[in-house]
Amino acid sequence: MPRYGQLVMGPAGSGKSTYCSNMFRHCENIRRTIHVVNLDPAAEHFDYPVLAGRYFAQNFDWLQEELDEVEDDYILFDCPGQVELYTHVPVMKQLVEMLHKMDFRICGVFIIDSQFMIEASKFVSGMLTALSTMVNLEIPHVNIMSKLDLLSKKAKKDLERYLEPELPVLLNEEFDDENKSNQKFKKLNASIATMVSNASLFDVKG
Ligand SMILES: Nc1nc2c(ncn2[C@@H]2O[C@H](COP(=O)(O)OP(=O)(O)OP(=O)(O)O)[C@@H](O)[C@H]2O)c(=O)[nH]1
Repeated sequence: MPRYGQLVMGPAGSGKSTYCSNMFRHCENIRRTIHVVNLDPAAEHFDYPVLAGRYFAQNFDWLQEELDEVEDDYILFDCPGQVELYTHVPVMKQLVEMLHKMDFRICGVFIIDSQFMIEASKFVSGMLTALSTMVNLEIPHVNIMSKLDLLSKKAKKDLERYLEPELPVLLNEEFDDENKSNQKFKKLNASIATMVSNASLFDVKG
């Protein structure tokens, strides 16, 4: 029988652990048992992503043994907050491969703090990080905005424009026409916006 899991990823402090504990409580309420595995290697001991990656990779055997003992068929993996682990270092990809071999069906859940999503340039940064994680891991992927309760009324309204964004328009608004150095970047921003808009039109098959 296959088991199911979510890799809960996202930048440090974005709300991964809060999401896991809320999901855990929600499942308790609906009488479903799930298991949360904390993969964050005590961040205070590692402020260097590759080191954390190695530490993590060296413990795959341990993780495999632990998972064999867990009877629940739904596992949330609370992942480290260093986004480099998803985009630059192969460790998360190796984890996905190991879980696939163990007959897990895995989905990526990428948590982004909504406070960083209401300015066009920060939106681009968050979106590209989420996108490169998705491209790197090659698993079904869902983006979730956290901390909506902290947004002002105005920010909540602004956020609506980012749910189905017209990126070229949003980026254009952010850059002041009078400022010459901003002008230099306008073209670059427009190209990135077009590339991302086109990428979202691709139909993934097979
Ligand atoms: N108001 C509010 N606070 C939140 C929400 N989600 C998370 N927080 C707070 O944000 C802080 C960071 O949340 P965590 O869940 O620890 O974030 P994390 O992504 O696991 O952090 P790292 O383990 O450091 O990568 C904590 O103080 C949480 O209480 C939310 O939806 N609303």
